[in-house]
Amino acid sequence: MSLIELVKVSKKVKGQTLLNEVSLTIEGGEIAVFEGINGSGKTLILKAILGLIKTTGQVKIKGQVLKAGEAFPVQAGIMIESPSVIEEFTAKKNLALLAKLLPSVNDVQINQLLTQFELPNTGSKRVRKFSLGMRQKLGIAQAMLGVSELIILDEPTNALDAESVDNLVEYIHQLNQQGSTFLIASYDREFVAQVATRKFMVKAGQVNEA
Ligand SMILES: Nc1ncnc2c1ncn2[C@@H]1O[C@H](COP(=O)(O)OP(=O)(O)OP(=O)(O)O)[C@@H](O)[C@H]1O
Repeated sequence: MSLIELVKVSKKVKGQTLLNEVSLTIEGGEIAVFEGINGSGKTLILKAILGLIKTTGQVKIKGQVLKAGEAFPVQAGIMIESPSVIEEFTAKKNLALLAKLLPSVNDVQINQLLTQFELPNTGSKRVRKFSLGMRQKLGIAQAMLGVSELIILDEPTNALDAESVDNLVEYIHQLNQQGSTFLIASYDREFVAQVATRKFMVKAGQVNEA
């Protein structure tokens, strides 16, 4: 059974078709990337898969039709649009707070993530004083905390320097080997070439496998 199945998923707003009968399947273990220009519908597809927007058609997770108001059926780590962080906390405190909501996350994993994303040297600095790239790394670390079955990253390389992108690529592969399936929206071709096991082209709300 596929981890994710979309059957003719459409989204219309005020007569405008934003997603147009999107049908696709994604198996567990894949690193599926949605590519496409700005405004093509990449973020909307991620939101539709998570049940964060109302759509027509069906979204199935492990064969179970996603219904409004019901809990998402698998543990998912999510970074969509700007990272949600508490500005007055440090990077470590933000991760520790989130860890309380997840099963079996310990200090070791938090420290490993801080090191992987070069955040330990932010020490006692509060997030409100972080640069754009530092915020982005914290958002990614939050999504990767707990090694969720599904990890969703929207434009993860935004604001990252080349070395940080390399670290991200390495960590995505590491977690994928530990069993995480990734859904990623990105227009960064170099990054996509390094991570994607499947590619989907998004164009004006339509999705085709590339
Ligand atoms: N709530 C909404 N109401 C009306 N239009 C919307 C809404 N959300 C998104 N859109 C429109 O849907 C289209 C697709 O948006 P989406 O955010 O999915 O693009 P994207 O491919 O992720 O773009 P980017 O690369 O810029 O992040 C855009 O034209 C956007 O303006």
